[in-house]
Amino acid sequence: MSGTVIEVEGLTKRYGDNHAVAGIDLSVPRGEVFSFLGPNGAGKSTAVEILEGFRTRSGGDVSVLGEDPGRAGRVWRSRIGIVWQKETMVPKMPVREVVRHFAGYYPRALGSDEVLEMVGLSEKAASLPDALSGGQRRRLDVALGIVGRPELLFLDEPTTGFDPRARREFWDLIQGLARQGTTIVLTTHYLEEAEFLADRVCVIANGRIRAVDAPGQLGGRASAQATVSWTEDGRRHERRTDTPTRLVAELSARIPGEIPELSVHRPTLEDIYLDMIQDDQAHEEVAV
Ligand SMILES: Nc1ncnc2c1ncn2[C@@H]1O[C@H](COP(=O)(O)OP(=O)(O)OP(=O)(O)O)[C@@H](O)[C@H]1O
Repeated sequence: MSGTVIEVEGLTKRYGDNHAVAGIDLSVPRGEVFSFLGPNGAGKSTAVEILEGFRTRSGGDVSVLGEDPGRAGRVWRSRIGIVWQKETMVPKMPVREVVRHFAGYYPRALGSDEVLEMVGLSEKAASLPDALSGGQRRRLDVALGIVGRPELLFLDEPTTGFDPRARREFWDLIQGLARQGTTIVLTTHYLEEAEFLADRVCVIANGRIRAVDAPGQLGGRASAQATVSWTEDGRRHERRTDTPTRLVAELSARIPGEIPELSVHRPTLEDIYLDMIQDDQAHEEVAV
């Protein structure tokens, strides 16, 4: 199935005088990995919880899987998977039973052993949730998010506490789900996670969208100047240029052998993101 999974127009949410979401428009096609980035308090969770149907909105139009999340029923909910920022409350029973218990809520759930295998928890199938490490507990949350074969999966800071190998395995799992057509909305503070997983990232600050683009294109990143640095005649040199290849060729012609301490640096997603957030904060301060 193709089409648009999430359509948002003019979404707002106020808490008293606080405009937590101040008018956002979004469109997420089926099968996309879409990531929200933004500083603490930017409005990400508020926006996502409105999409999930767990928070009311103050204004705007929202359609998720063809329905208004504020009014959708159980069948709609069974098509959605959620990994919350906080630990999912689970009964005190072995991990395999916990997964089986949650599977019972969905019409076409995966088998519990299959899910545990997918999240790398097979060895802990007989353990109680309390006996899992922080990262393993988080994997159980992920298992509960995907057990219903969701068409749309929300992941709110899913890899907090994962060791580097577990994080990489989790990324592979998410890529696999996306390849099979699952649409994924990821909220993360790990920029390398967004860069690895997301087709598009959406930077939110102060309740407004600052930019939406592919991670490699965000904020003109692809065409941003490179910084070339090297050591010559015992001194460190640094130059910003649109044509780093030409500069390196010139250096190579001038300096015999390897160019000492040569590096070519283009802005990372983090560089671009931090600039964007800083700009935004500066604007807010001027506006106040
Ligand atoms: N239930 C609530 N009542 C009042 N204000 C709230 C409530 N929930 C959130 N807010 C406020 O709305 C704003 C946005 O909060 P939100 O939780 O959406 O941010 P966030 O981008 O998800 O932050 P984080 O990265 O810290 O999770 C903040 O100013 C927050 O204090």
